[in-house]
Amino acid sequence: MQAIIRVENISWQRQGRKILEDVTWEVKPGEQWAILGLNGSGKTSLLNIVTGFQFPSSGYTEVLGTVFGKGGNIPNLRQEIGFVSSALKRFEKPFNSQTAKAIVLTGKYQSAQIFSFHEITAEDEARAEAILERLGIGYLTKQYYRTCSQGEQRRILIARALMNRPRLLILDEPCAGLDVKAREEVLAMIDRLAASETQVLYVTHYIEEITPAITHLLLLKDGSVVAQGPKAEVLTDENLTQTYKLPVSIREHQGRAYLQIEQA
Ligand SMILES: Nc1ncnc2c1ncn2[C@@H]1O[C@H](COP(=O)(O)OP(=O)(O)OP(=O)(O)O)[C@@H](O)[C@H]1O
Repeated sequence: MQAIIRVENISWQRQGRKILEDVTWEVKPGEQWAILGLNGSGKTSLLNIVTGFQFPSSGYTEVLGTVFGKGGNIPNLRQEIGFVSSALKRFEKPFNSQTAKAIVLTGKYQSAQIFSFHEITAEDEARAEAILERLGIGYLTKQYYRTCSQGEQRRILIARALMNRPRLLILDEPCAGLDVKAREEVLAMIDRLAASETQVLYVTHYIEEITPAITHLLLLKDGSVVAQGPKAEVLTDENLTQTYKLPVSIREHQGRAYLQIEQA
């Protein structure tokens, strides 16, 4: 079976510093992964490699059947990946003056807006509306982005990332900066997507954001893998203490894990 992501022994160095060191990791179809690590642990660097924005100094990378550096077409691959990250902040200004539906439509071309040379069919319009409905934000269809709450804006960006029927949806800290209620609304949406047919890769600092539909975890520390595999095996006090460089223990409540800081 073709892997969704396969990286073997990848390392990435910058200015003599190892940012990623000997990372080997495989995501199989149907596995829902989260990557967890502190600031600077290498999460975004790994995503940049997986999406072809950065080439590793060494190692093998294969994503959705595209082998990097072997004539694999990376722009085509990117069309198959939905991406929500802080990089979308650069689109905030043009997004502000568009409705939720118009923003979802921009997902077709992964652009900031629809230009005259873009083709938008009646089917695309219906699809954009259907995605918003399916995600429970149909009420925002005609609402301007700037008037939406931050939680609603994040959910619109996730809807946009689904426009192209991606084979992989990457969510890089999609809850950053949200209050507790907005975060829970975004997480509930992601959990429903991950529990359905959508292949999700979720990146975060916080174990509290690992919802029941996430099945596998990759823990990173200083560019190296602390542990990886099925959630139940990886989510241990010892692994998290290493990952967070702090003595911690895990509490579980209704299928979610919560972090407790222990006295050193
Ligand atoms: N282009 C670059 N040149 C030099 N150093 C870099 C570059 N990109 C990232 N780094 C360094 O690599 C380390 C890992 O950064 P990265 O952004 O991957 O971490 P992260 O886990 O995503 O952090 P955060 O949670 O804060 O987003 C950091 O120390 C960062 O300074």
